[in-house]
Amino acid sequence: MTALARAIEVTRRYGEVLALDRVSLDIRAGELVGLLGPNGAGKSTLINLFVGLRRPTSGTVELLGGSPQNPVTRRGIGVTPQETGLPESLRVGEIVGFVSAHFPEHTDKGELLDRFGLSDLVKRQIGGLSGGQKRRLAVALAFAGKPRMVFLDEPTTGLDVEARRSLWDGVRAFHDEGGTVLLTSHYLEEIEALAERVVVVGQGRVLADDTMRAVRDMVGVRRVSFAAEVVPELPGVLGSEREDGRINLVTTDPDRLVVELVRSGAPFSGLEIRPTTLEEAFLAITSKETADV
Ligand SMILES: Nc1ncnc2c1ncn2[C@@H]1O[C@H](COP(=O)(O)OP(=O)(O)OP(=O)(O)O)[C@@H](O)[C@H]1O
Repeated sequence: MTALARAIEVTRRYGEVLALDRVSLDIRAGELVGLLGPNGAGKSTLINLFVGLRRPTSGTVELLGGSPQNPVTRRGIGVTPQETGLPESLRVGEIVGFVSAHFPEHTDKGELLDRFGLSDLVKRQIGGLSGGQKRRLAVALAFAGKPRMVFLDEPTTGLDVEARRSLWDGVRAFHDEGGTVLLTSHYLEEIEALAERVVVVGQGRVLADDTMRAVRDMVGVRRVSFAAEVVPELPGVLGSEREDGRINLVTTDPDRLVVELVRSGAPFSGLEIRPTTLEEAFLAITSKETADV
């Protein structure tokens, strides 16, 4: 399958901040990929590199087989950034016409508005739309130029459940017709509803790149934490680290791990078991730093 967007060993710095650290990623034709990660993980930076808004500090970014800096290449994509500002005095129908006119081919206006639940608002001025309606319009505009690929950065932030579902339907319809999508989200639920492949990013690195099912299984991991000098070999430990005199073990089976810990007879205190966030789970599992436990 052809890669429509490609990052090869891409690093991006903003002064002292290392936003992306040697990221390699291929988005192939027809894929719907979810980019999941906490605030500051580097998701928007990656999207901005793919769509040519920024350049990498090192490494290579390719878009539709060419350079994202080339405006002709960019005609083949649609983008909704995290924040958008649309002219308040234009009507919904007018802005769709205006954006569409920039592309050699465009999606039928009625069909586009219908897809994103905006048909009743065609004559409404943008200034008179609710926040959720504006967001849906901003996302719909990414599809106006019959793109081969769309990039959606946090498309449903601020939307209520119904508006979110309507937007998801629009994205799915595009994908069902063969369109390629890369979207970012903080919400596992959103990625789960749409994407088959999920790329988890944290601290500028790709922590996991797998099917939704595999990532979901990883989310079930727990952190077993206690204070101890030495820890015996224990079963089912996916990752471990030592922090302030405590040992943190990541496992899918905390009950068994605790039973084996007690059985081992090794002294310990302050036992805690808690769920991990997605980022914690992946950072722990992929951490090179296994500490001397
Ligand atoms: N223009 C900039 N100048 C300085 N630092 C920046 C700039 N843009 C991003 N950063 C930093 O780069 C890192 C990655 O930011 P980025 O916006 O890509 O993350 P994100 O995963 O999209 O986060 P969010 O979910 O909050 O949007 C953060 O530490 C951020 O503060």
